[in-house]
Amino acid sequence: MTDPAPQPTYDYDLFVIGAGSGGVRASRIAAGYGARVAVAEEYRVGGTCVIRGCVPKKLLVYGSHFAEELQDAANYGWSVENLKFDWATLRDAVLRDVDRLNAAYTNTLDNNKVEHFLERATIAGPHTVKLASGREITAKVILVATGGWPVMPTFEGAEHAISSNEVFHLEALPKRVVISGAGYIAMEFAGIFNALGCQVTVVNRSETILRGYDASLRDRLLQITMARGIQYRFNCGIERIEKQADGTLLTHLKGQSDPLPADVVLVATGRRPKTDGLGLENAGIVPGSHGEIVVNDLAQTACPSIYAVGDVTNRIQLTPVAIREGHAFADRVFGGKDTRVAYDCVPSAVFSQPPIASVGLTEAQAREKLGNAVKIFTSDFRPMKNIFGHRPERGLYKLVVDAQSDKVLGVHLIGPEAPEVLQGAAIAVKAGLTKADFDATVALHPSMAEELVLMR
Ligand SMILES: Cc1cc2nc3c(=O)[nH]c(=O)nc-3n(C[C@H](O)[C@H](O)[C@H](O)COP(=O)(O)OP(=O)(O)OC[C@H]3O[C@@H](n4cnc5c(N)ncnc54)[C@H](O)[C@@H]3O)c2cc1C
Ligand SMILES: NC(=O)c1ccc[n+]([C@@H]2O[C@H](COP(=O)([O-])OP(=O)(O)OC[C@H]3O[C@@H](n4cnc5c(N)ncnc54)[C@H](O)[C@@H]3O)[C@@H](O)[C@H]2O)c1
Repeated sequence: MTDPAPQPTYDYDLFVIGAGSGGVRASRIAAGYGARVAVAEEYRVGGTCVIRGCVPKKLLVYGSHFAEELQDAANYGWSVENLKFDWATLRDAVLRDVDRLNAAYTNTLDNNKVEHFLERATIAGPHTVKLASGREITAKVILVATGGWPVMPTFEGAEHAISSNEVFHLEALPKRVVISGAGYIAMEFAGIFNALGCQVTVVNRSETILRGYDASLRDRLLQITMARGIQYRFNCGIERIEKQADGTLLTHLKGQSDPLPADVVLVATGRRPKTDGLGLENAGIVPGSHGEIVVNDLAQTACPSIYAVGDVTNRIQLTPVAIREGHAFADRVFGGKDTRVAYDCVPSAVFSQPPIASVGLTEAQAREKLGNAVKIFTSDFRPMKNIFGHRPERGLYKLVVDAQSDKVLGVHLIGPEAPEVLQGAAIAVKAGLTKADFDATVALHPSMAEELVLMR
């Protein structure tokens, strides 16, 4: 009898590159199953969402929203005098909260006995990572969860523009902001700066804002934000940015003779998977055309010992998706469970002012799929809050229903607190409930959410 071949020994069972939403979740769940886990993070534990994404952004949305609340306060009998806004106070409070969360995420790793290296890591081979310090570490499995990075333009003077990475650290509140792009980040920061009293111009290459959302909601947002004073330059792009002697910027637009003066130019034209210089070639992994890591249903790359989750795979760039992918990976590879991520019915929201929230098929998508067998129900209403606040702005709720099965295929909302209203409705769509189920539900009055069950 011959001795069995010796099993290779590795420093860790799992080495995760990137301690963001997906990486932290995968690390702690795998460690919970008894795996020996280490993670490398080149910037700050917590990743984009916590450090320079969802969380600080939402706090700025809250902070800027006080402008509207304080304006309305007089109608409710409050006299609020000597109103002042101080950007530095809000900015620093937000950054302190980011520090708190950074510490909380680091504690989570410690409490789960996940070793962390605060340095950049690259792939040196199918089972080997190399830290910036030069140390090489081996692992049975490597998980790439390096997220994405803002795409920055290359026109003359582009170095004077900032991305969402820098926007949380501005020295002072700009008087005039030019925003390039009309996607999530552009529309959220247009809302924040507009509410804080800045003059905002959105420059977009097409006439479409928030591509992918239901057209009626996009139109409503455009209408409301224009009435609130946000200006749009459509079908054009930035040609160059010229820095003036006084430090301000002149934004020259392609084909337009009137450059836009600005104190800040924010570029928000999408994010690219962060794979540059990652050493994928050392494991035989060829990135996709957008730099993404291509994975199969099990999050496995072309190299069987290397997996990838989250934004680096360029599927749905949302925190809850990255978290689910990280969790499912750990369940499958270290927990013996065949957990899968369902990509249908992923709810999403744009924290514009007013916000948009959506789940399932838009009207256009449903018509493309089902032709005429689609029923649309809408409620175009003026929220009580807006009537009392003398605001003409109207909310719009839309249900997209399969005319044959009566199933609600999509729910699309714009109006105050729309994201809070949507999450519950997303459960109904995911569960395959019908319009009759919505109708059979008694309204909760008075609320905006009751419109969901009152559309006939
Ligand atoms: C301004 C903004 C607002 C957003 N708002 C929302 C929102 O409201 N809701 C929502 O769901 N999503 C939002 N997102 C998207 C969300 O932040 C991402 O989808 C999510 O963070 C992706 O998680 P991830 O784990 O894939 O990557 P990340 O969270 O980006 O984590 C990747 C980590 O890897 C690190 N890293 C990269 N390369 C290396 C390397 N070679 N070595 C070591 N470490 C490395 C990075 O520093 C980072 O910490 C927002 C994004 C932005 C930019
Ligand atoms: N509330 C949220 O959930 C939230 C908030 C912010 C960001 N995010 C995530 O982060 C991702 C990145 O956000 P984003 O706003 O940067 O991207 P986006 O994809 O939402 O929008 C990109 C915008 O830039 C424009 N654009 C793209 N390429 C261009 C080019 N070469 N020149 C000029 N314009 C161009 C597009 O037309 C679009 O208007 C989003 O896709 C989203 O998944 C989510």
